[in-house]
Amino acid sequence: MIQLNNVSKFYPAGFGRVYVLRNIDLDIAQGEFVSIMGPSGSGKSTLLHILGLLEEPSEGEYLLDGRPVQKLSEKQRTELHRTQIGFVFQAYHLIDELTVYENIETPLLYKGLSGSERKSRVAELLDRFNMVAKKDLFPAQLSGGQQQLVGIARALAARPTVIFADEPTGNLHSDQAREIMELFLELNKKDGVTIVQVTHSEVNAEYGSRIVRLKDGWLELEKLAQ
Ligand SMILES: Nc1ncnc2c1ncn2[C@@H]1O[C@H](COP(=O)(O)OP(=O)(O)OP(=O)(O)O)[C@@H](O)[C@H]1O
Repeated sequence: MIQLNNVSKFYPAGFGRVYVLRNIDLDIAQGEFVSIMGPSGSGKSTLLHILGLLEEPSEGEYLLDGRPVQKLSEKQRTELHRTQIGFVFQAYHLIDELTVYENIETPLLYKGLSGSERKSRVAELLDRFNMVAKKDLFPAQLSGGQQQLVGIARALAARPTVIFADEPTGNLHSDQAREIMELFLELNKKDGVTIVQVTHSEVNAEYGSRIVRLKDGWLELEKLAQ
C-alpha cells in the first residue's frame, strides 16, 4: 500500500544541506499497524508527514497504492488526502470555535455528502466513542483524552484506509493513553484500517504489529520477531 524508495529529506544550511531523512526504503502493507520509534530529532515526524502527504521528500519516490505521489497534481493529492488519509496530531489541532459535533463533521463538508448522511456518520462516531453527551461542548470544555478522541473521530469521519498518528498520546495520562491505543488496535483489527504511529513509548509501540526505528535520519534494520 505504502512504498518508499530511497527517500531523503534535507534542508539547505549555509552552503550545504542538513539531512533529516536518508535513503529510506519502507514498505507498509494494507492492514498493518506500524510504530515508528527513535530518539528526539531522528526524523520521525518528518517521515510521518511525508507519508501523510503533508510534506514532500527531497529525493526518492513515494508510491501510494502503486501511484507515484510526486507525479499527482495538487488537486489529485488533495483528493487523496480527503478520501484515503486520516491524520491525528499530538496537540489534537481541533478548531476551538467549533463544537465537538462540528469538529467531527468538518472533513465531511468537502465530500459532497448529503446533510442526512453527514449527520448519521457523525452520530455513529459520537456513539462509538461515547461522546454523545459532549457533542455540543467546545474543545476547551473537554479533557485531553476526550479531545484526542474527537481528533481521532474527525480523522475517521471520511472513512480513510490509513491513519497516521504523530504521538497521539503524548499529552495524555497513561489510562487515557491506553484507551486510545486500545481504540487504534480495534480500528486496525476490526475495521482493517492501516495505522502508522510515531511514539516515544515502548508500551504504545508494542500495540503495533511492527516497530521501525529511526536514528539520525537512517532507518535501522528491522529485527525479526523471535
Ligand atoms: N523546516 C526545517 N528546516 C530545517 N530543519 C528542520 C526543519 N524541520 C525539521 N527540521 C529538523 O529535522 C530534524 C528531525 O525533525 P523531526 O521533527 O522529524 O524529528 P522527530 O524524530 O519527530 O523529533 P521529536 O521526537 O523530538 O518530535 C530535527 O533536527 C529538526 O530540527
